[in-house]
Order: sequence, then C-alpha cells, then structure tokens
Amino acid sequence: MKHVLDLQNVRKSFGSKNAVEDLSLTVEPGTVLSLLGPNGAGKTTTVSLMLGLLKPTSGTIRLLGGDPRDARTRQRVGAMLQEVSAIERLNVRETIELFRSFYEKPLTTDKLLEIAGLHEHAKTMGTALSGGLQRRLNFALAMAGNPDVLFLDEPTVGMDVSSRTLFWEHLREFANQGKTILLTTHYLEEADAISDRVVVIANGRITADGTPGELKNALGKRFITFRAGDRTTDALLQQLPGVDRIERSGRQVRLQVSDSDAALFAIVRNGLDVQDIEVKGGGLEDVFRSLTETGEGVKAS
Ligand SMILES: Nc1ncnc2c1ncn2[C@@H]1O[C@H](COP(=O)(O)OP(=O)(O)OP(=O)(O)O)[C@@H](O)[C@H]1O
Repeated sequence: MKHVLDLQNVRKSFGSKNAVEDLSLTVEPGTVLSLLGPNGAGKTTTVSLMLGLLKPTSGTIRLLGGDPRDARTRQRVGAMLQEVSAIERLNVRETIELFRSFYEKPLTTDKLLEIAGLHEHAKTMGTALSGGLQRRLNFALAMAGNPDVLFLDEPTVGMDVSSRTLFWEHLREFANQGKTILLTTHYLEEADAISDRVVVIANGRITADGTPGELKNALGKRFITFRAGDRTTDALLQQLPGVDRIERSGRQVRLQVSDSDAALFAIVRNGLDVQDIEVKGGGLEDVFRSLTETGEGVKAS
C-alpha cells in the first residue's frame, strides 16, 4: 500500500447541491495534512466520505488500501468529529475504557489520559466537562485504538492556548511515529505550525495543494510595513512602483508588493514620511485570503 488515502474523481451531491466535486487526492503515510477552506467549502463532507460515513455519488475512495467501511480498516482509524462523545453516567476514565474495548490493540488508559491531559479529571463525569475538556476527551477516544490514521474535524475549537499547544505537540509526536493525520481547521496558524501539507478547498474543489512554504512561495506575495506620517497619503503610496494593495490600520500601513526592492527604493528616494520599515514574506493567511477571494489555483506538489 503506497497511499494511506486515495480518492479518485469523488463527487458528493445533496439533491441539486454538489458539496464535493471531482476531488482527487492521494496521501502518503506519515503526513500531517490540513484541509482548509471557508464555511461550506466541503471539508466536513470530504472527511465523512473518507471515513465511509457518507457514500460518494460517484468516484472511488480507498483508505489504508481498503474500503473505509470495512471493519478491518476501521480498527486502524481514529476520528474526532465535531459532535461531543461524552456518555451519560460514565466518568472520563470509564468512557475511555469503554472505547478501548472496541479495539484489538488499544493504548493504555493511562497513556490516553496523559495525551489528552485529563489525568486530574479522570473521575469527572464526561457530561460535566467544559467544552474544551470535552474536546480533549474526544481526542483520547479517537486515539483509543492506537490508530494508523487519525481524522480530526476542527479539533482545537474551544481549546485555550496551552491546551492547543499541548495538542499540537502530541500530534507531531504521533506523526513522527509514521502515522497519518488529516485535520480540518479554520486556524491558519494551526495549519502553518503543524502541517506537512495543506490542501485548500473552495466550493467542493481543491484550489491549492502543497507544503505551507510552497503555498506561500507560489503566490509570491511580499509586504512592506511601516508607520506612516500625516503626509504619507494613499494617493502618494499608490504611485510607488510594484504596489498591488494598500492596507491601513491607524498609522500602521501594510503594502502588498510585487517588487519589494523597487517599492522600497522609491520610498527612500522620495523621502516619504515613514518609520519602522520592514519587508516580510506573506503568511498562510494571505495565501488563503488570496485563494478564496480570486478563486486562483495553486498546485505546488
Ligand atoms: N446533509 C446535507 N444535506 C444537504 N446539504 C448538505 C449536507 N451536508 C452538507 N451540505 C452542504 O454541502 C456544502 C459543504 O458542507 P460542509 O459541511 O462539507 O462544509 P465545510 O467546509 O465543512 O463547512 P464549515 O467550515 O462551515 O464546517 C454546504 O453547502 C452544505 O450546506
């Protein structure tokens, strides 16, 4: 088996609505892949198709070389979906033990409590946990069977910063063991921090595919930022060479530039009233904004 996931020309319609259109994607073992996209782009539908929870209208899906609905495949797959899995009348430890019993080679309860940071809540009823802690419990349950592939649908929504950082560390550790992780997220910082590969979906189609670095380079955006004095008007800035866009927040100005050298040279030569000049590469946020605004596609791999 070369690919953990292999989707070929997958389409999913709900009535006349095509939630996913002609999606083809292969994923190598040991990859952390983030699916990014605006609301309604088709991310959750894609994950549900990959997990065999939905049947494609057309096209084929192979997970770990088999049918996603096959019991042998499911033994090797963990999923943390958006709904909460707390069970009435069971505490955290009991809930974890119940889920462990579904698998042939589960992780130990202690290990699961540790990776979810739930040791001190082991005796708390699942339904009494805060939203962020319930998501951590969901993570423990997704990991119960020591899966080879882990699907996470917006896993860190509701987690505070330290929980999120701990969670990222565990994901990286898991990936370093050669396991594959596929997550959907709205946090671009998250996709940038932990992914080997980012796939952007818009209107059910892949519009970009590559490493975070490749996507940033492919769009080649650079920025000049500075604090502008009163005399530095937008009209003046617009006349600079290589400036594509001007963004202002109070006195702070950010120029999106196609040629940072030419723009910078002109700022200095014209003696513009500016301070604290910096030249930066664009972040994933700029890539995402550009892709969802223009529908322009980027294939970096
Ligand atoms: N069961 C369903 N019946 C009808 N339409 C659906 C169904 N599930 C999803 N859709 C539609 O398919 C499209 C894709 O939805 P999906 O939930 O996959 O998007 P998403 O990218 O996960 O969005 P979000 O970021 O808001 O979670 C949307 O237009 C949605 O309304």
